[in-house]
Amino acid sequence: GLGQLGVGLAQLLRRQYGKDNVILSDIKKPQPQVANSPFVYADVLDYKHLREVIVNNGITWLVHYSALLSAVGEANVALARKINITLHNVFDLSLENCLRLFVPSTIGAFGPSSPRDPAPDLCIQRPRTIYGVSKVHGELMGEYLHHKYGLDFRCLRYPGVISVNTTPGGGTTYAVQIFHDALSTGQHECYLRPDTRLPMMHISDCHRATVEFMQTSECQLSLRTYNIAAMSFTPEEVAQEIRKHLPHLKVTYKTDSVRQTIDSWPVRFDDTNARRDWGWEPTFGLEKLVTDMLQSVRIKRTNEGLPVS
Ligand SMILES: NC(=O)C1=CN([C@@H]2O[C@H](COP(=O)(O)OP(=O)(O)OC[C@H]3O[C@@H](n4cnc5c(N)ncnc54)[C@H](O)[C@@H]3O)[C@@H](O)[C@H]2O)C=CC1
Ligand SMILES: CC(=O)[C@H](N)C(=O)O
Repeated sequence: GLGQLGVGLAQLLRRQYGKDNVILSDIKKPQPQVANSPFVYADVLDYKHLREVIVNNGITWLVHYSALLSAVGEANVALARKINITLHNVFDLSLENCLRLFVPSTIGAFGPSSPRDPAPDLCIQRPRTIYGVSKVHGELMGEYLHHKYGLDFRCLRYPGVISVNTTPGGGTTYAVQIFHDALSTGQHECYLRPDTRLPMMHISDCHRATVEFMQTSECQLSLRTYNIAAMSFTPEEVAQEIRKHLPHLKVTYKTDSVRQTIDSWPVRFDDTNARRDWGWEPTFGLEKLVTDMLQSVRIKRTNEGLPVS
């Protein structure tokens, strides 16, 4: 829970359900701002200890965020396979303890043979990264256990998520780093080609979608795995939008062959089913995202004593 997405989701859930009713867990030490709220050490590979945490704390909902993301996973396939597929622990414990279970998937769960513009919820999925393969495995296992044993499994396929916190794990993180570079050196070296179009989402839309989806009554769900969309852009387009605020921004392109394999990810998501079944609607488009990110990154860098131009 201490990665890019977990802390913010816990904050949103705590506002609705009370601070003590949401427990964050991870294998690393919590940041100071998290340290005053419930936190437990939990390694998802340790079945017995996970069971102890669930039983001792009367857990009812499990949000399973731990994973190795695309680029980090590709750099360490054995570890990605271990962490991302040991999701079985979480499935078994959810069934054993009648938990409801949310596990995110990703645009990376699609591959070169999938329809890309747009990618529907149900289509061919033959991803070519260990990250994508493990996420498809999670989607299918969760749906299987739902149909066979009634597990309340829920899964959203997130686009690349944009927030002030940069995480090194993903193929889409250029779209976070570019804001920091624009506000510091004014120069960004992008590891993707300028025309690589990908679905993206502001973190607040991602958190809100997750909570709204978790709160939807089961009878409204026609699927267990839904695409959610907000916007799609290329590195060149986001740079152009940033230049409306910071005209001096220079972007150079040095393609990284591993990350550029995300060429096979969808260009756009079709999220018609999420909109119809549980009322999903994004609030951030590219223009609003860029304005918000420049403001938030400026505040963060200033507070941390980092250079801001
Ligand atoms: N950030 C994004 O753009 C997207 C994220 N997602 C999914 O959302 C979820 C959360 O993503 P992020 O927060 O961005 O990931 P992240 O890489 O920032 O955080 C993952 C967390 O998992 C923890 N972890 C690693 N091994 C562990 C273990 N053995 N036991 C317990 N915790 C362990 C790490 O310490 C880290 O804090 C992931 O499942 C990811 O696939 C899906 C699509 C987009
Ligand atoms: C889209 C994702 O799942 C993530 N941001 C990544 O690039 O790996």
